[in-house]
Amino acid sequence: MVESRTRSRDVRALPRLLGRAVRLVRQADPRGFAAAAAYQLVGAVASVGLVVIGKLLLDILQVPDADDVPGGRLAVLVGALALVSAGSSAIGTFQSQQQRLLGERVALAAWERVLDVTGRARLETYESSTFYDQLQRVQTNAIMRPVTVTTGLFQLIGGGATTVAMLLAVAVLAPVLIPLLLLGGIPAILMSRRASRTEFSFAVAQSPLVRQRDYLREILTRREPAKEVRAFDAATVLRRRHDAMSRTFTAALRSQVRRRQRQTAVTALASGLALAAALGVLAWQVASERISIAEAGAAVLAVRLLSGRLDQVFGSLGQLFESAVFLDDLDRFLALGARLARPHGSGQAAPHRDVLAVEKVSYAYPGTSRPALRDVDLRIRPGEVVALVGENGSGKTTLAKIIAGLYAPTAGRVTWDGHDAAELGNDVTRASAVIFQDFVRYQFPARDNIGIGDPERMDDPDAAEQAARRAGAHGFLSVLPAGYDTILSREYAGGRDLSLGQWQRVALARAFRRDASLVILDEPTASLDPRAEHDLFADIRGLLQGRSALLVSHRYSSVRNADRIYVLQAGEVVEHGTHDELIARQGLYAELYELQSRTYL
Ligand SMILES: Nc1ncnc2c1ncn2[C@@H]1O[C@H](COP(=O)(O)OP(=O)(O)OP(=O)(O)O)[C@@H](O)[C@H]1O
Repeated sequence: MVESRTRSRDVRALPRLLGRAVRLVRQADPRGFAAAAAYQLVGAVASVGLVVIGKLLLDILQVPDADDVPGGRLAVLVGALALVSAGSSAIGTFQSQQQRLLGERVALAAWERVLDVTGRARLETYESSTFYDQLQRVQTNAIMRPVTVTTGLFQLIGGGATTVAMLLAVAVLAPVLIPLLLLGGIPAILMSRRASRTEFSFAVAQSPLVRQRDYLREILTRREPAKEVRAFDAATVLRRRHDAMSRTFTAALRSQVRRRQRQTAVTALASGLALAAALGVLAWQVASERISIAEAGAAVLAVRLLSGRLDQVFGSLGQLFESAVFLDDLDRFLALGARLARPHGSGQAAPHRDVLAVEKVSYAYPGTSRPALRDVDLRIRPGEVVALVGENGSGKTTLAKIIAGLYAPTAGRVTWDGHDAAELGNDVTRASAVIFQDFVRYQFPARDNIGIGDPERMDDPDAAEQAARRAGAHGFLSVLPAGYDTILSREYAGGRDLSLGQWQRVALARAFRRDASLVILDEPTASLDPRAEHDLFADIRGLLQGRSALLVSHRYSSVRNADRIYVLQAGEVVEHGTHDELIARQGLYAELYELQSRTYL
C-alpha cells in the first residue's frame, strides 16, 4: 500500500524532475543544450528511417521472380540504407562528445554555486561536522550528478522520441505487440526510485568514513606533514589505518553493488521476457498469415530498436530519479549558503574615528556549553596599541576573531564608532587586517602571498614590495631566484621555501599590505629572532602609521609598551591597564611577567 502510494507520487514527481533537469542543463549552457537535443531528435528520425527503408526493401525482394526486382529502385534503397546507417552512427558519436562537453559545463556551474557557499559562509560554519559531511557528499556526488542528469536527460529525449516513432511503426505493423513491450519496461521504473533511496542512504552513511580516509591520504601525500610523519615513523601505522578504512568502505560498497545488481537483474529479466514474448507473438502472426514476411521483418527491426530504446528510456528515468535525491541534497546545501552567509555591509571599510568597543561580550563555540568568553569589555581608540595576554586557552584568539568580525558574539556586542558590528557585516572585515598564529602559507608567488592581504588590488606591482620592506621581508624575498615572482613552495618547479621566521615576516607584510584601520596580530613574533622582534616592537607605531593595533602575545616584554594591556583568564578580563599599572597591582599580570623575566634573564 505504502509502496504503491510512493510509486504514484514518483510518477507525479516526474514532470517536476524533468523540468528541473532541463533547467539545470539549459542554465549552464543554453546553446549546448539545444545542439544536444537536436542530435537526439535527428537520431530518432534516422531510426524510423531505417525501419521504413527496411520494409520497402523487403517489399521489393518479395517478388516471385528475381528478374522482376526493379534494379534502379533497389540501388537507391540500398544507398539510402547505407547513408542513414552511417549518419545515425556518426550522430551517436557526435552526441556523446557533445554531452561530454555539456556535462563538464553543468558540473562547473554546480561547482561555482558550491564555491559561492563555501566562500561566503561564516567562519563558525567550519566548526560543524555536519557541514563537512554535507560538503563531502556534495563534492563527490552532487557535483557528478548534474553530469548524470545531463546524460539521462538526453538519453530520455532521444530514447523517448525514437520510442514514440517505433511504437507508431509497431502499431501499424503489429499492434498486438505494444502492451507486451510496455509491460517489459515497468519493473525498471518501479525499481529506479528504490535504487535512488538506497544509493543516497549509502552515501550519507559513508560520508564520515570517506572523509577520514581522505584526510589520511592527505597526511600521507602532502609535503607539510611529511617531516613529522617521518620523524615519528608514523607512516606504517597511518597506512594501516587507511587500508582498514578502505577495506570497510569496499565491503560496504560491495554489498551496495550486489543490491544494485540484483535490482538490475530483475529489471533486465522482465524486459527480456517481454521481448521474447513479442517475438513469439510475431512468429505466430506470420505462421497464421495475419501479417506478411516483409511486415514481420520490419516489425522485428522495430521491436529490436524499440526494446533497446525502451531500456534506454527506463534506464535514464532511473538515473534521473536517482540523481534527484542527490540534487535535493545539493539544493539543501546551496540553501544553507543564504543562511550561513555573512552580512554584506555597505561595501565600505568601517570607519574607526572614535572608539571600537567590546561590550559585555560572551561567546560559546557551536556545540559547546562552556563559554570561551564571558562578559568581556574592551576599548580601542584610533592609533592605540592594545594587547591581550593570558594563559593558554584563556580566550585571546577567540576575542581577536570576534573583534575582526569573524565570529558573532553569543551575547553582548562590538561597536565601531557606536555602530553595531552585526549591522556593519563585512565592513568590519574590510577595516581589519588579521594575522593569526597559524597563518596560511599560500603556495603562490611571494608577491601574491603578500598581495592577498588586499585581494582587490593584488596585482599592484609595487605595493607588495613596500609592505615587505615594512615587515623586514624585502631582504630575503628580493634575492629569491625569480624575486617576488618565486612560488613559495618546493612543490612547484623553481619554487623555494622559507624559514618559519621569514614566513612570519611575509605574513606581517600581508597585514601591512591591507589598508585597514585596525591591525590584529595574534602571536606576531613567536618565530622571530630577538633582533627582528625588538625591531618590530621598537617601531610598531611607526610601522602601523597611525593605525590601531590589537596584539596577542605571550611575550610580556613585547607588549609592555602597549597603551593598554587586557589580561584574560578562563574567558574573563581579570585586569587591564598599562604595564606599570598592572605591575603595581601585583595581580596575575605581575605574576606572569615576573615568571617570564626570571626564566629568560
Ligand atoms: N574551534 C573551537 N571549538 C570549540 N572550542 C574552541 C575552539 N577554539 C578554541 N576553543 C576553546 O575556547 C577556549 C579559548 O581558546 P582560544 O584559542 O581563544 O585561547 P587562547 O587564549 O588564544 O589560547 P593560546 O594561548 O593557547 O593560543 C579554549 O578553552 C579552547 O579550547
